Amino acid sequence: MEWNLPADLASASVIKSAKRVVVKVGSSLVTNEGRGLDEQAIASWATQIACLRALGKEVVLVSSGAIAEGMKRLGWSKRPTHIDELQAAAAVGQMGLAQVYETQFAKHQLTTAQILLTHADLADRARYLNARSAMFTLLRLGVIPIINENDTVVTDEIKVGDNDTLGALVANLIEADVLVILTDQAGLYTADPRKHSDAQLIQTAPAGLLQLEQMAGGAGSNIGTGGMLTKVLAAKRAMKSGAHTVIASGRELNVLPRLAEGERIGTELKAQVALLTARQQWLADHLQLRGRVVLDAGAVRAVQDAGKSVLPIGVLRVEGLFDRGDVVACVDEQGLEIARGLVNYSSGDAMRIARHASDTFGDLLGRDADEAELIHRNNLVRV
Ligand SMILES: Nc1ncnc2c1ncn2[C@@H]1O[C@H](COP(=O)(O)OP(=O)(O)O)[C@@H](O)[C@H]1O
Ligand SMILES: N[C@@H](CCC(=O)OP(=O)(O)O)C(=O)O
Repeated sequence: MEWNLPADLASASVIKSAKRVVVKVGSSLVTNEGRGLDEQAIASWATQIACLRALGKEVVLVSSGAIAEGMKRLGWSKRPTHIDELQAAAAVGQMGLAQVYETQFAKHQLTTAQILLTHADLADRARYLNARSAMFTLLRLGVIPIINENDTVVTDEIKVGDNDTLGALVANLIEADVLVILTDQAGLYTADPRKHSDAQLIQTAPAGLLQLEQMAGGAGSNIGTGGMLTKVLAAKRAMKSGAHTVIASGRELNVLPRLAEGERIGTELKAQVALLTARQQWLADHLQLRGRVVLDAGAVRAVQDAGKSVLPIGVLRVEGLFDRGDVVACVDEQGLEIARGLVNYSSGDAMRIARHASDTFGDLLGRDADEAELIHRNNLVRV
């Protein structure tokens, strides 16, 4: 693919001025392409992160590798397909990850904390706020939080699925300035360099540019999950809270301190200004929704163009089972999601009041109904 955007390389890397950084390292790096935990590499990242701390930056590490390391420890050469075996491998491998990180960071007098998150932890507002305050407390105490998905308790339907996405969710959660994704390539290329020897490295681009998604392919090895596409999408997600993303090689010597000194390494995907408030970001970061409401054309215009609330009168259909306070998608008649938000009514009540004006809600529901809106505009985010 052609790449014509000029690289603006005169300015310092976005990490130089960053106060809070999320660093994500991928499975193939951590586990030496599946051969077993690469203690030397992990030791080097611990030294580099200690360096960032010494420069006054707060660092959260998102580390993959539990499944790959678990497979190694269990003597499995092929990634299992059964979910219970993947869960078992993750449980075995996570022990190794925690052990090696703790040992390596201790050499720099840094205390580590293990946080295993699930999508449900981030989707529930109270648990989300708990995770956020626990993480802020750990950072205040000078601890390095090390995060992974809690693969042992998640199934296909409810998992985040890849740690690039998890890294972006964490960046949004703690309002990080930069998400650094360390991988086995020098950055994002115009095509998968494993398949196209003439692919060019992209040095800088605006995060969220559609063209980037077209360049990014899947994982090139059978160790990693997601490949470049999940990284590009993670940058798009992180930009919603104003975080920039850097994709660089974890094998590049002293990559983190050099970036922190301002050197431009790898691919920098720049966020513009923060696009969403913290609450809207939490809504936007829901990966699974409890239901959908289908809006008529007038309601679509009111929500999309004027940022208005969703009123039951504009709802054509209610799909799924949800309770008051759940997050649902608002779709147009073609099924395209235009917004999502927290509902004031359960799916049963919403079905009863759909297509009706608010002064009839009392009669329809057989009780006083306080809210005229199905979703108030303050609890709504356009997507
Ligand atoms: N446009 C691209 N630029 C760079 N790498 C790409 C691209 N498209 C696909 N890839 C593949 O993505 C892989 C990195 O993703 P992945 O294997 O999931 O790593 P990680 O374990 O670090 O998340 C690379 O090894 C490469 O083969
Ligand atoms: N949670 C999984 C990580 C899955 C994943 O995203 O891997 P990768 O693409 O290598 O970062 C594990 O620890 O094995």
